[in-house]
This record gives sequence, C-alpha cells and structure tokens, in this order.
Amino acid sequence: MPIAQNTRTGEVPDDGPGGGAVLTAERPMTGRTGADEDLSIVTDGLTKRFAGGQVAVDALDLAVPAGAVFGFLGPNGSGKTTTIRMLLGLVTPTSGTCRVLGTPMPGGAGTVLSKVGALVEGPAFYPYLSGEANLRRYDAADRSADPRTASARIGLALERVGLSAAARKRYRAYSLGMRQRLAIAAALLVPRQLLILDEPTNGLDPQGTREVRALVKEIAADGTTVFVSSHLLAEVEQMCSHVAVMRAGLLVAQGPIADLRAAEAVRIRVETPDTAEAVAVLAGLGLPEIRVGDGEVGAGLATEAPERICAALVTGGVAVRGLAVQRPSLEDVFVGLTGEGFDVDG
Ligand SMILES: Nc1ncnc2c1ncn2[C@@H]1O[C@H](COP(=O)(O)OP(=O)(O)OP(=O)(O)O)[C@@H](O)[C@H]1O
Repeated sequence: MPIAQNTRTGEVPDDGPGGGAVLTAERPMTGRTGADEDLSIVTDGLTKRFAGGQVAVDALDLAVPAGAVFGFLGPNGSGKTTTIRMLLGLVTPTSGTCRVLGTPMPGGAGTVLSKVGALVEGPAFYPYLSGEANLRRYDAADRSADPRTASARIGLALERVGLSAAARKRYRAYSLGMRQRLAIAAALLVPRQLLILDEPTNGLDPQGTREVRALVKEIAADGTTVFVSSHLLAEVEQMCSHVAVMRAGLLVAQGPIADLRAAEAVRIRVETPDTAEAVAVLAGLGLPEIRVGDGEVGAGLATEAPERICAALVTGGVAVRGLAVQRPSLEDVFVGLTGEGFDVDG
C-alpha cells in the first residue's frame, strides 16, 4: 500500500528538517488500495467532534492490512485514543464509518469484539492476587469465554507472554514490564484476530519496553493483526510493518514503513565556491529542489547516480570541494509530517 496523504484536505506537508520533501506533488499519494476483506480495520471519513466543538479526529481514512503490525503514530493529543475508542465502539463517531474485521462499528460490537483483544486503559488488577488468579477473575467476567476451558486458556496466555514461571507471584511483586505483559495476556485469553494496544509501553522502563515490543512481534508472527498506538517513533520503527501518522486529528501519511523510507527525499550537497555554475549543472541534469547556501548547493538526488553528478560538475568546470548524499532519517520524515517532535529515545 502506498503512502497516502490526507485525501480529504489534499494537504501536502512541508519539507522535513532534513530538507527532503517527503510527500510532494510530483510524488502524489494515492488513497488506500486493496480489497476490504484484506483489511482488518477500515475507516472512511471517521470524525469525532466533542461537545464544545473540538475535532479530535478529522475525516480519518485508515486501512490496516490483515497480518500487519500497524503503528498508529502521533504526538500526544493527535487523536489516537479517540480513534481507538471509536474502533472499539466506546465512542460514537460524529460522522464517517469504521469497520473492524469486516463488521461495521459501533453496531457490530456485540459480534466482532470477541475476536478483538484490546488494551486501552490497563485493566485494573488486584495487587494481592497472583497473575494467574487475576486472569481467572478477568476471564470469569468475560461472557464470551467458556469457563470449562478457562484453566487451559489462562495457562496458554501466561505462557504466550512469558509469565508461566511468575504465574503464582502476587501482582504487586511484578515489574512494570510484567504487569503490562499480564495485561496483554488478559487481552489474549481467547483467540483473537486483532489486537489493539493503546500506548502499551507508556511508563515502562527500557527493559519493560523491550519485553512488550518483543511480545508484540511474537503475537504478530502467530498471525494476529496488531494495531498499536504510540507517540514514540523508535518504538514504531522497531516493531511495526506499517504506520499511519496523525497530526492534530488529521492523517498525514500511512503505508508500509519501507515505503515511507523510500519516499524520503534523498539529497545531494555540493561544497563549492562556484555555486552559480553548480546550479547550472544540477539544473541541466534535471535535479529537483535546487537550493543555494553559503559555499554550497543542494538538490534532490532524484534517480541520478551521485558519481554521474560529480563527473558532470567537474566537466562543467565546478571546483568540487565536497560532495555528500544526504538521506533524512525516519525521524526527520515524521517530524516533517507532524510538524512536531517525537520522543525518539523510546
Ligand atoms: N471526552 C473528551 N472531551 C473533550 N475533548 C476530548 C475528549 N477526549 C479527548 N479529547 C481531546 O481530543 C484530542 C485528542 O485526544 P486523544 O486522547 O484522542 O489523543 P491521543 O493522540 O490519544 O493523545 P494522548 O496520547 O495524549 O492520549 C485532545 O485534544 C483531547 O484533549
């Protein structure tokens, strides 16, 4: 699926700090592609306007492919939680539609939610009970769960999140990472086709973060689609196959992370005293977005090989003091898309 711009606003973000136009008019973005049956989540113009007028989610067109680990990335307040709440039927959209596993929400909540595991606000566990006993209580409260298979399913869920050995430990003795893994186990007590996690590593230390990240990958490898929101670029980069980027309620890009990287505008930077001549040569080669600085000229690399550019500059009488190919980091791309910084430390 290609990177998509906000198809409603037609908004094309400015260049990122790396100088690369990520999503440009020359590289138009298409809307979503693919048959809906290949998509675990589809939204069409999904909008939430809260009382008081604030538009938390604005005409959102999301397409989450089945089998993906889909990172829903955006700064705090960009509308991620509100979107997730609409997907789960917890909040009614003001307008637009959403389908989860092919079922319209919120109308289909009764039928589809048994196939969806969700971690929106961490479940309240009893500190004085063991992890296993907590899951038992949790499972007993789920009317769709068969009590006859509870022990086997709880054992399996604990095993899946790597807590079998700590199953009998009291919850209060669990580390933060263990607590979050137990919460994920609670979401996996019955087989799920889709797992929705809202900021699952929030507040975790680096070790806990690594644990949750590894777990998400394992769950996805077992065939469950995972939709995970995050304001942490590094997290999304490390565990997701696809990403959607939100800014102030608007979708600014979505698609496979590999495509997003490919859409990064690679630039070439030439250090030279002969800037006017260099501009002429680069323009002659048809390079886009030529910019002149003090003793340097930059341009989009397009499909031209750097060695050919270098040769053309030298042949054109340009004294080349330095030549560098600059590829903006994914962070540059995302900051350019959202207009805000991300916490990249994870
Ligand atoms: N019940 C509500 N009533 C009014 N405004 C709300 C409500 N819930 C959320 N908002 C506002 O909608 C916007 C989007 O919030 P939301 O929680 O969806 O964003 P988010 O990306 O999940 O951010 P965070 O990670 O901080 O939760 C915010 O400005 C928030 O203040």
